[in-house]
Amino acid sequence: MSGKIRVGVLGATGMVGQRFIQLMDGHPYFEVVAVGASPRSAGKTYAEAVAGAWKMTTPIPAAVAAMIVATCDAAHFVDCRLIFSGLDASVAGAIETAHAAAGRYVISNSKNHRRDPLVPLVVPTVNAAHLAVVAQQQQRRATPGWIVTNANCSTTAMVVPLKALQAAFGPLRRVMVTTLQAISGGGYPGVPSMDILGNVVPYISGEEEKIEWETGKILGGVETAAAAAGDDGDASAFVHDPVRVSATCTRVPVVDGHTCCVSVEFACDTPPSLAAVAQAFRDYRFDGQDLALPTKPQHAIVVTDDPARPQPRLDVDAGNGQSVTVGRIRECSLFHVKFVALCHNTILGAAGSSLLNAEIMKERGLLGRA
Ligand SMILES: NC(=O)C1=CN([C@@H]2O[C@H](COP(=O)(O)OP(=O)(O)OC[C@H]3O[C@@H](n4cnc5c(N)ncnc54)[C@H](OP(=O)(O)O)[C@@H]3O)[C@@H](O)[C@H]2O)C=CC1
Ligand SMILES: N[C@@H](CC(=O)OP(=O)(O)O)C(=O)O
Repeated sequence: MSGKIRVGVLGATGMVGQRFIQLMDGHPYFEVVAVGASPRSAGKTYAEAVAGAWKMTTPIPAAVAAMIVATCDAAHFVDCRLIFSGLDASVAGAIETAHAAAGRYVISNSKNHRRDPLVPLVVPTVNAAHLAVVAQQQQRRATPGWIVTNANCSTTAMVVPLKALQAAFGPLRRVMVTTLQAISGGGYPGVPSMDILGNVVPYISGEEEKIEWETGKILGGVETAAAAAGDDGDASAFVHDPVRVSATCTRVPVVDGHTCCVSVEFACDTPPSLAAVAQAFRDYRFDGQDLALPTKPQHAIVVTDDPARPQPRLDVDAGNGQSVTVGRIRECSLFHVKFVALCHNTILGAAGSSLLNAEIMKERGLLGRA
């Protein structure tokens, strides 16, 4: 026995699942002991199931390559305490619920449970305090396990700098964002090459609505009164931030890295100077920054002064993919300030957020004993 927490990965063969397998290779807290995917992959070794479709730049870890892929039935994951899910959203909801009901701790990338009033929606470098709500979820739903989700990947790139501004200067009133999203965000094989090469597709189904809604939950607080009142079990544990967000989302011919062009209006009468905004980004420290966590970035936000950056090709791996790079901080003639933010969509935007959330939860005693 390694003494590590035994982990299962659902959707292990997809873009997010592969990133989980890569990031957990040699991880000091977690050991992958089971992998699940669709009936198309079940029964094959992991290496056979991802043959021709492994898109990471490092080899498949040997122990995982030899594992037999299971279907995602909870009965196949009895050895696991923690489940990371990178499941297709068409199936993720019911499967994740079944795993939580079977006593597993589930950390999901999929959209299905993000709006649940008792499920934390957490970007680890923004609102890790929301993770503690899992205790309410267990108690009020009477389930032995729980579900935590991480955010939509473009929301993640935007909300980290927004949190730094909120923390330094108080509430934000309005935000306008245009995204330029990488093809890996659509899973594998994703958008046909005939549609994306030399092109921009100005529509990603459901994406704008997710950014506009998720930002308020992530930047909001935790409702402690509902927990104390012993209410009906479905009252929200979260208080949404009232910031209003308008988003336009596009798909661009980039492999990894979602870029967000963001304009912000503060709620205060006298907005901060551009120098103060840049300093707030540089000084930003998140809840959990002081913990010694294996995949924690040294800086949640990396600020670039180069007027031609951030660029996906140059900046996507900042902080081993767990930082957001912010540049082009300038005045906005309609709102107060505008800037460009970039994050790695399958690391901080997906598997990396799940992993960092799990590391924080382990350090805070929310994963039980190994
Ligand atoms: N890619 C990204 O940047 C981000 C993705 N997400 C979300 O993460 C999730 C995974 O995304 P991604 O990895 O890109 O998607 P992929 O399409 O690359 O992978 C989907 C995974 O789901 C499995 N799957 C599909 N159908 C079933 C089924 N009926 N039963 C069990 N498993 C099934 C697939 O298995 P098989 O290989 O056998 O078909 C595969 O492992 C999605 O919900 C997505 O919205 C969230 C943030 C960012
Ligand atoms: N829709 C995003 C990725 C994604 O799957 O997002 P979500 O997990 O919010 O459905 C993209 O295409 O880049």
